[in-house]
Amino acid sequence: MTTQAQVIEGKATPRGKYPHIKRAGDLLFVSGTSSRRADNSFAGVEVDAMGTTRLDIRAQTRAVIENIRDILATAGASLTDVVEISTFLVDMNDFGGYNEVYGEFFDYTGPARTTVGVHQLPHPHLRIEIKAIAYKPL
Ligand SMILES: N/C(=C\C=C\C(=O)O)C(=O)O
Repeated sequence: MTTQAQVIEGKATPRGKYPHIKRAGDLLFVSGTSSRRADNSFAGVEVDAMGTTRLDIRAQTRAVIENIRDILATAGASLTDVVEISTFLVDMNDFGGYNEVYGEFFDYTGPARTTVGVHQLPHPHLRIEIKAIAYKPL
């Protein structure tokens, strides 16, 4: 079986020793992905001069899915190849906004999905992280 791991230039550098994406045979595994940009800023985060923080689940969800789309593209795959999605939310009150944006990208023919609430994600500004598995034979 072919395995190949890739850290992608131009995407947010992994904050641990893992690749953005790993191929195992016909499957592509995308590591847990956030709305973090290559410059380590976050989509869906605004902090004003007073330090007041506004975290936007819709903007974060869109950025996460677009990041996954970009990561898959480096392996010649697209969102239509995704067969499973696992989503981690820090607050289930975000479920509605997340679901709304999710539905812009996927429908009932899309990937199997599991959404769970977690205590924390790897940065206090993150509301959502998603990992994905795609089926893309070589
Ligand atoms: N996948 C992980 C973190 C992702 C963080 C990010 O994309 O900002 C991990 O630590 O396993």
